Amino acid sequence: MSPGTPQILVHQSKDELAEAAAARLGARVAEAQEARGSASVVLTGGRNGNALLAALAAPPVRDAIDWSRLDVWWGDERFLPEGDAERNHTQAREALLDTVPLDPARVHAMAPSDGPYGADVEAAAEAYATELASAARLDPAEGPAHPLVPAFDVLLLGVGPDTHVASLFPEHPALQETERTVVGVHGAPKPPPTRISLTLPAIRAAREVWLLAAGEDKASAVALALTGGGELQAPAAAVHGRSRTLWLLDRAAAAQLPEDLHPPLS
Ligand SMILES: O=C1O[C@H](COP(=O)(O)O)[C@@H](O)[C@H](O)[C@H]1O
Repeated sequence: MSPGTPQILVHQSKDELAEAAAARLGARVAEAQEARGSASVVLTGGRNGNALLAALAAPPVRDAIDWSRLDVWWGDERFLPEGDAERNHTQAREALLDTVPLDPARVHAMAPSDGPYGADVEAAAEAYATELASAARLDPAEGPAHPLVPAFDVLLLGVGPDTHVASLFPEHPALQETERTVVGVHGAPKPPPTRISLTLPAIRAAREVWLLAAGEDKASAVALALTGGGELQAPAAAVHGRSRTLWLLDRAAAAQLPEDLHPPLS
């Protein structure tokens, strides 16, 4: 199976999805730490991403991870003031980050709109690109990676009802970026309109990309992305990992998949 070929797992409910994804992520992080000394994970915002983080905060998964050797990055951020309840960073802190012994130097938040770059979202995006580049290490044994992006172990993505991933929305210019690794997003159709997002080339540098979707409002997006939706029309169809692309769904989100794509319940 080529790494870009999506693997699909369907769980009974959104809670089971969150718990299974958290257990899987804990195992993957532990394996990476064992193999390479440390691990890196890219977080997503949104309901399923936050449910996964809350599940990670509970034992036994929480205790299986060496939090001091984990780098945490974000796939996108809503460009709002520090501490705003709608910031993905604020929500991740509440769900998990403030409850585990992470090394603060390894928590790589995107800048808020009242941070060092003020309201200049382009400058904030560029600063994040610089931070990514300074953490990038090319390992020749690993095959093609991106020279300006760390080889993330797992990059998590929620899938919006319109098929957006990170802050890459259908038909939006940010989706067509081929050079930069991080961009400022203007005029997003989902509030807030100003955001920061990893681009497709940065997302595709991850070893594993996991897409999370639960609920019936995601069913048509999931079906479109997995049954030949074009990359511009369906951003979720455009992402893949270098070694694995995994779709983690609940039954409701998988409901419109054709039978041949619908695996037995996990
Ligand atoms: O705004 C965002 O939404 C998406 C999807 O969120 P969901 O609540 O519909 O699952 C999320 O992946 C993204 O990180 C976030 O900024």
